[in-house]
Amino acid sequence: AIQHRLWPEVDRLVKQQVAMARMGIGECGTGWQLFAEDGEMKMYRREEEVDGMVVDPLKAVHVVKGITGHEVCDYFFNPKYRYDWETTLEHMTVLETISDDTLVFLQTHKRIWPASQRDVVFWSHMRKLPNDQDRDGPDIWTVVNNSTESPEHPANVGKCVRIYLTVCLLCQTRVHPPKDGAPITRNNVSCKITYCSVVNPGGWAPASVLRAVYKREYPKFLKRFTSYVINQTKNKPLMF
Ligand SMILES: CCCCCc1ccc(-c2ccc(S(=O)(=O)CCO)cc2)cc1[C@H]1C[C@H]1c1ccccn1
Repeated sequence: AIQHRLWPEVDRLVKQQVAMARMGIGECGTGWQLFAEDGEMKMYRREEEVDGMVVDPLKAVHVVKGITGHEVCDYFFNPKYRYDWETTLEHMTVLETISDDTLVFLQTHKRIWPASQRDVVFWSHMRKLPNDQDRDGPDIWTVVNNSTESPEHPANVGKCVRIYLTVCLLCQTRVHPPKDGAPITRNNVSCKITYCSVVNPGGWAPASVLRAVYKREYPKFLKRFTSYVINQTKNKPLMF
């Protein structure tokens, strides 16, 4: 396949982020605090500051019945669905279509008082990975989003403060075949979703405000996104 200008960075980040996402919380180093739990969803964060700014890494693990990893990643990656599930989004543009699995986005997010409004430019890459733990198991799917520069959209020129992020959505499908050899239905599949993110808020914002925003927005985001995928897929054939 022809390589594009971002390919070396994309390939390096994907390998690094997938390796980290596959590690259990115990292996990810110390300091992870469970800060939200709802049924199968568990959200952890580590309190970290860079230049006095809160950049708390977040790691969420969720198991959702009735959907596959390919479906979850497709609804997360594809721009045509984003306004349906990303509630904090004010505007989204695809700046560049690098390939069918690599896009560059510009997003402005709704202002969260008292902080100023934020925008972000990032490349987004979706990839299927072989399931090296369970050779004949379903493939693993991932989407990695990573901030990048855009000469046409320099940071902090307009009203928005530019944020910087690295996000990894890793999805492992599980099939529980029915006893009687019947065909696989949505009742026989589940998806283990691991969502990792590090968001640097760019300009300064009070640590208390940021941590309150993250505590509120991340659980809401993951629950709303997964419910959206369940609703969009329930009457559609399974996509592995
Ligand atoms: C003073 C607040 C400064 C930060 C505001 C802000 C901006 C972007 C983002 C963000 C941008 C992209 C992604 S994604 O996973 O790549 C999906 C594509 O949209 C995810 C989250 C987050 C937040 C923080 C609200 C917090 C928040 C947390 C989950 C959802 C929405 N908002």
